[in-house]
Amino acid sequence: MSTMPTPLSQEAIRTAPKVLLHDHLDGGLRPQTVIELAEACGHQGLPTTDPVKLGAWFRDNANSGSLVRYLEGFAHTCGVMQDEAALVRVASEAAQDLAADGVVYAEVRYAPELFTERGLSLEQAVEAVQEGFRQGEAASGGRIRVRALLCAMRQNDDWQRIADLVVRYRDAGVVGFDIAGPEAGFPATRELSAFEYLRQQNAHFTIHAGEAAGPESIWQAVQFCGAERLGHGVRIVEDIQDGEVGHLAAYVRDRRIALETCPTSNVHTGAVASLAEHPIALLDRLGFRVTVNTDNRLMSDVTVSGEFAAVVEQFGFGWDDLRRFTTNAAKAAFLPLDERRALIRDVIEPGYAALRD
Ligand SMILES: O=c1[nH]cnc2c1ncn2[C@@H]1O[C@H](CO)[C@@H](O)[C@H]1O
Ligand SMILES: [Zn+2]
Repeated sequence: MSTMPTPLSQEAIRTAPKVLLHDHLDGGLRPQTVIELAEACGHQGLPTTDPVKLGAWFRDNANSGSLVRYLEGFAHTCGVMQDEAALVRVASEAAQDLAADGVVYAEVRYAPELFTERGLSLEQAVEAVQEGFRQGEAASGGRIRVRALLCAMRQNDDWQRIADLVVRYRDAGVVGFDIAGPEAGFPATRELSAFEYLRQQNAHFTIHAGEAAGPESIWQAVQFCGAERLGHGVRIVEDIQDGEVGHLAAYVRDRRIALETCPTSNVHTGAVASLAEHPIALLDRLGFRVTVNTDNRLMSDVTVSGEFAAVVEQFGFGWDDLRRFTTNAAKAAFLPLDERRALIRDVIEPGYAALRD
């Protein structure tokens, strides 16, 4: 057996097993697929029909410094995701693209209410996406397992209906709930009864918080709603001064509430000023359950291995750090305990044992 260190190239990182907790289905289409689906369904107004230029357009639009502007690009992806065939294709391609990037387990999220503009029911949307994930898993030779999280949009009033769907489809591959969309002005406490219902049903949920709003939003998500994980959560760092951890940050750390950080997206939306100023290394050093995610692979032009490589380059992380982020994600996954243990023992540990600093 070789004891030579494996260089931390993006190509080597791609071969390592990875777990992805925060990835939006409608933020991860292939540019070419957007173009073909727009043509097929008559979606108007794409800025270009050249796939390379379209990819660049999404990235420029995302890199706006504002979450609200960042979210504008989704009109073009949701616009082409309004029939079952499109949803099956997009979900299948997402599973295949993630598998090709070395992701072994992914929770991919989307808001079913955004796919009902042309008459699909919420149930038809969920079932089509599930069908796509199953097809994509099969096409990837079983190298990846994909589960779904259903988002309610913060600015709409469908939270209870989406929470109901999560419970109804819990045995069909839907493992949790989330709220997404504009954080500022739409607090998670707007409809506490949806979260009470989910808790009473023993259902899992994460909440986007600490991205476009500060610790108060995280406090509401954790202490009023009961979030088990935080989408982004990076602004928890505002409750830490000169290494002194405030009561809220201590609670998040002590309860092992996972932070689903998304480094490039966090820069694009202005949640952090630059990658160099991203708090991931500080939070990791302080013992928070940090995970590394994509958020929107199309919008931000990222992959999981690319995000790993970016934080390796910026902060000097090594293989042991990447294994810890991956294990953190596996521990925080909304999977049954036995499946999480098997993922860590049978896939992550042997995968990283072969990769050494
Ligand atoms: O970083 C984010 N913060 C908040 N909302 C987001 C983010 N990325 C995507 N979405 C929103 O989630 C919806 C469902 O997938 C997307 O349509 C988008 O509006
Ligand atoms: Zn997100």
